[in-house]
Amino acid sequence: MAAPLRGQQPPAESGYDLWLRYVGVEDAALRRAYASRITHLVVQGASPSLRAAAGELERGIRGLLGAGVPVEAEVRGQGALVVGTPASSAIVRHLGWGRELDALGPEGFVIRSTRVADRPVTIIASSGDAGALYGAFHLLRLLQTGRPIDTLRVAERPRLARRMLDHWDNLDGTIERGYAGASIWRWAELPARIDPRLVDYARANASIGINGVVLNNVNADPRVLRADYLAKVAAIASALRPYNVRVYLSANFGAPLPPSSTPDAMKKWGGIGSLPTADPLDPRVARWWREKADEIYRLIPDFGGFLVKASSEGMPGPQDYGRSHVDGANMLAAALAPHGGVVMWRAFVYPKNADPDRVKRGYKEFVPLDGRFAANVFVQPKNGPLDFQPREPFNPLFGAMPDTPLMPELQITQEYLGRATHLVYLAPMWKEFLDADTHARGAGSTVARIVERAPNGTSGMTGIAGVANVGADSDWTGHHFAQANWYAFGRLAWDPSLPSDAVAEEWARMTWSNRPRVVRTVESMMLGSWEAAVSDMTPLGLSLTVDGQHYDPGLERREGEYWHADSLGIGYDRSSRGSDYVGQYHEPLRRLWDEPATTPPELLLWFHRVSWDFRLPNGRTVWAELVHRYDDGARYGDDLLASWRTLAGDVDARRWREVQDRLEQQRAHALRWRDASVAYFGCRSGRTRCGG
Ligand SMILES: CO[C@H]1[C@H](O)[C@@H](O)[C@H](O)O[C@@H]1C(=O)O
Repeated sequence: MAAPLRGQQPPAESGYDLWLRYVGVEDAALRRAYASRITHLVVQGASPSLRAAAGELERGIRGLLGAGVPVEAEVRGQGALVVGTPASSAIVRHLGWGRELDALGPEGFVIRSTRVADRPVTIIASSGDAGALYGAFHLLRLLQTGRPIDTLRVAERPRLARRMLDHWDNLDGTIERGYAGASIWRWAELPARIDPRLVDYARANASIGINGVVLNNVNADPRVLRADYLAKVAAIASALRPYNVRVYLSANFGAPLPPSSTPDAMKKWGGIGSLPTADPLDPRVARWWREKADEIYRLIPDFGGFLVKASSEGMPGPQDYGRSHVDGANMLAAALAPHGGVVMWRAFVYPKNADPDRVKRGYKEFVPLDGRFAANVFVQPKNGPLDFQPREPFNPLFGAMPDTPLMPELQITQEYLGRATHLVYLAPMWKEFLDADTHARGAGSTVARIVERAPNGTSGMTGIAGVANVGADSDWTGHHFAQANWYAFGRLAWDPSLPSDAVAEEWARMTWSNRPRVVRTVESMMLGSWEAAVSDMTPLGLSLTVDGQHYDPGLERREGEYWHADSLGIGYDRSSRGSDYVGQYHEPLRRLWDEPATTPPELLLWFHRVSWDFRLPNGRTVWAELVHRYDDGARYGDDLLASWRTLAGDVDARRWREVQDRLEQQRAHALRWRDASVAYFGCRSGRTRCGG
């Protein structure tokens, strides 16, 4: 939102502190209650993660309670806050919770009010240092959100093992689909100088449980794998490591090839090697990758692995050599396996020859490969079959590859959702996806359940990824409310069953205020915002209504390709009478979504081409409903502004004004979307005059 910070102390009102603001607890009684429960800190153990936990608790408590608490080696009197693992702490060891902690795993933790030597204490314990760190952030969240801490009995463990943020950052500091300034990595200064900001980035991730980041764009510049860049990557890894965040890289499949002349050509045809081929079945190629992996792990022993966009949108891949995705992924997997690394192989492929209907192609390419990938390969489908549209049905690959670990890819950056201009809270969209019932093994086979359970023989292979919305702007995400999407992604990656309103409430309290009026208002602004955006841009299951920049309306651009609108009707026939995309779903979805009458109105035009007079369950015709939704969506802009105005005195002036500015832009932009869309469809349908 503002100019990038260059190492100076960020102003308190810049939004730099994200949800880790730690402002003083306003309610005096509550503050006293907290202060009596936390009189001193006892962190036993000196690992980097435990030190990070101690540092964060000190900082947080100082801010929240208005005064620091001493750090002691032992429990002294009442109110100790003890942090540790059975290995690091005699106190924790003597509690005898070992078996329970083991069951929660090294990232899980308990927080408990108990007694030690007859003194009331609060214990944060885990079987691993990372879990202790997560426990510290959890306790801080309880304080930040005004929860009682007198009788705590918390036990948490992440439902998914790899909780990933994927950056689409380029080596020149630009970010593909990034709307919050330049890349925070500052490649040019590395490895000599590591921006202190990276520690704050790591803290933010640790506070929500994110434990892996892909540093670079999937449209990968192969040079990131060169020795000079690997030294930079190692420097970043060292800054993130204490916070239990591992680094991963996007690998260009053509990396073993010789360099080519221009940066753009470099991505598509160039490499950093000297081999005449990148054919995955050529032993020289396999050896090249093995040696590359060995080199990486010498520098970064906990390197996570490779994310790969191959044979997709012009990127090189195994299909260039007549090989399959399995051949490509397994070759890389073999190079990483000795070191414990994984491959995340994207399923975002849509070769024209696979099918005339683009949304069918990923499934057709990947389903036949189920069960043939190596045990350390994830296949990574986007949440929907098309491309991060405001709303899509869940990608039918979920539920169709039972023998392959699937790691969904969500998009946190708002490529198709108003960039950093629009307030759109994405948790409800992700929940719709995670809670969607695929019926793969009968009712209740939700996407979340499929993703949470690693297939036989691939133990521990679970995860989820979100394309980051982080940049070097002082508020990180270009819109104060876009921080909520980073936050919500992390929380849902930790526990996909969390409700979106609970996550919004937490975030509102931590980021803005615990005053009930603020919490209520902020939460309600967030909760309706995604449906409003869908109504305003892609109502009733439309898709790709955008211009080439994916921001303004561009209806004429894709007409005919993703939906059809003429005097007879509107939509894309993907029923069994049309492209039969619906056949990629399990029963009963296949049957229900095959008929307009039993398709949810939200997806009607995705699956069907219907007449303008087709009646929806609410009695309106499609034409009337479209106009209604466009109008509703656009009006949300007014509601947001009206709500925000009521908070003028409750929120610091700078953040209030910056949000206000954005909301005004959003409102104007939403009206433009409505007017352009209604005029366009009015003309196509013959309902209104064209060009008027
Ligand atoms: C990284 O490239 C992106 C591209 O910018 C974007 O418009 C689209 O969403 O998908 C591609 C992908 O996901 O690979």
